[in-house]
Amino acid sequence: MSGPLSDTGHVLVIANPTAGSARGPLLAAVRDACAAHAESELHITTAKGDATESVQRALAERRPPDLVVVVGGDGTVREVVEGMAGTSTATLLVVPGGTGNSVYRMLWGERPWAEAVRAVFTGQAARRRLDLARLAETGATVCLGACSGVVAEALDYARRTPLSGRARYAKALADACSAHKPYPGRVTVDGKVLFEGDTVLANVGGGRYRGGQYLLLPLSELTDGLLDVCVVSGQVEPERVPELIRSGGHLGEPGVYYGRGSRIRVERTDGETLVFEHDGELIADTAASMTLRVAPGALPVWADPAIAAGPAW
Ligand SMILES: Nc1ncnc2c1ncn2[C@@H]1O[C@H](COP(=O)(O)OP(=O)(O)OP(=O)(O)O)[C@@H](O)[C@H]1O
Repeated sequence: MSGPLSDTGHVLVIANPTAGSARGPLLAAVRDACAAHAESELHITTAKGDATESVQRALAERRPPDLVVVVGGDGTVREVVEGMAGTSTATLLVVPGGTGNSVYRMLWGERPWAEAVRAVFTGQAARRRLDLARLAETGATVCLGACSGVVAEALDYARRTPLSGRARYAKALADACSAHKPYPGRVTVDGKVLFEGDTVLANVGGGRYRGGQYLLLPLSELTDGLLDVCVVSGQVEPERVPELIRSGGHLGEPGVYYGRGSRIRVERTDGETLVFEHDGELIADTAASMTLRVAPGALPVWADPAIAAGPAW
């Protein structure tokens, strides 16, 4: 555990009011919870990309924040992380205000957000340097993880379902799995081929959970300086995928491959473009291959000490 955030600390709360569950009362409650301990400023985003610019601007000020609190889902967290990456003056606290909220679950499990805020201000939280990744083809910072195949395809189905919360992704993944045709692919870890053949998905991270509920990378350590990758091959019936990955039980299945390394390349081998997402956002201009490189310990974050093992700093 690390010491509490100083009483004289300065907090920037950045909230996306369009994220799945970031309604007005939540935003006000988070601001008030922070203001009870430190000088706090609330910035409500006005458009996609605003969170990155706002945090960069705040960090460049004469009195930058010590704590950046993001209220939103995984896409908003990624935008804030993009603005913070490479700085070490502020630490990030995530408050779940989105749909899947996988980054929050990765750092705090199922604890209510108010407990997380209290833990930071009372010295009960752990400050960790989280590993991130960079996507070589776009230069983007990846926080939660990236996935090809059926998980990326599910994002399109999610847009069309009226459900909210995790149920939205559960329905979207089930629909995507029923329609899925495995693609010819290859996954390379630090220059060595982990798998080549028909592929249902190749997930790289980062975060253990996707869609807030699928334990795709159960072995991932958040601060080990490496990326994990899991490939579900076409040997696994796509319709079985949601049930298998919900519990992490896919790891024992024939046709599932798991690796760990610094540089992971996910390819489609028939020349077609790869369907690919990271942090819950589909990439529009994908090539036939996407490469992730680890950025070890690139982001200072607050986390539950029991969840994010690793050296305090
Ligand atoms: N004010 C805004 N207006 C419109 N879009 C915004 C605004 N602020 C942020 N965004 C965009 O909203 C998108 C969705 O937000 P986010 O991913 O946080 O929520 P979600 O999809 O409900 O949650 P999750 O990713 O956890 O499932 C992000 O890509 C972000 O860039």
